[in-house]
Amino acid sequence: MTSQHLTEAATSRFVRIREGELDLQLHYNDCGQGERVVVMLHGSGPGASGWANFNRNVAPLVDAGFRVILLDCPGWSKSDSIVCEGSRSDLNATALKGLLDALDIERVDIIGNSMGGHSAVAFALRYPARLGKLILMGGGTGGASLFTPMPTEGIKRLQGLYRAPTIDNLKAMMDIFVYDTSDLTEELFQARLDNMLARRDHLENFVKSIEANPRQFPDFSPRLGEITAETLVIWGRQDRFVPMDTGLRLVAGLPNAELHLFNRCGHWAQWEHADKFNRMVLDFLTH
Ligand SMILES: O=C(O)/C=C/C(=O)/C=C/C=C(\O)C(=O)O
Repeated sequence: MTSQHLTEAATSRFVRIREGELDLQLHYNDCGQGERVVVMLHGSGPGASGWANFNRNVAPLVDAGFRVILLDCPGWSKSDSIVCEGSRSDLNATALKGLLDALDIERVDIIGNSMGGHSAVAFALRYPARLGKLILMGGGTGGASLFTPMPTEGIKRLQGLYRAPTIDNLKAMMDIFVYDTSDLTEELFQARLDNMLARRDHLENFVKSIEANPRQFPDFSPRLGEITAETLVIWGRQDRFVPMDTGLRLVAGLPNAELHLFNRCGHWAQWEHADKFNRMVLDFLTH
């Protein structure tokens, strides 16, 4: 498959996983046929999915010969819904392990966005032999910020949107999601709203989850030194969801990490600065 044939519908797949306490149907997109596999893990916003988060980033990797798998985490998009009362980062890591076993894939590189970054770090700690390189973007660990009161304004708007999924609340969240809002079209808002409203069970279960455990994403700082994978940390300087000093904490703790900070960039570096982001990712993965 070349990138010409990359549509959501053409790459859409389902799989049943039974892993640990999880017995779930998961949805994923399977793109390209390379031997080397890159998994992309999306963020935790309402209506997020692998395809919604990474649609600007798949084609360059497929054209460079990678197989790219976009996992919809449990509780998002077309995957089964779930209430998570413990660590959602670990739950997603377990789901990814189940997916890789079901697809008979031994080792992957992971690109994680926000919650996807937290989940990628959980995967690195639990299944180090299954991981090649790690790219963490706007996420990687929970925990406090030195400079920004928690929850951040972005997370407050995100949780408000889960509780009241209206177009106005969606626009209020997206307004501080990116640095430059001029690229946010009515079409994008509508697609995101449709995704959200298609799965009210996901919205309700997310709210139940944060009521049961407000700290869905644990602080992995004390364990970062155990991760030997080569890691590229990418952050938006104006990220109003997960503040950039989280990125500094990551590079302080991860022994093989480097950091790139995009200026004029919010929480979605892979989308706002897609061309440069894609070049950096390819360079990092191939050298
Ligand atoms: O609370 C956290 O640390 C993580 C928050 C997120 O994962 C937010 C992500 C939002 C998106 O990436 C989205 O596409 O909605």
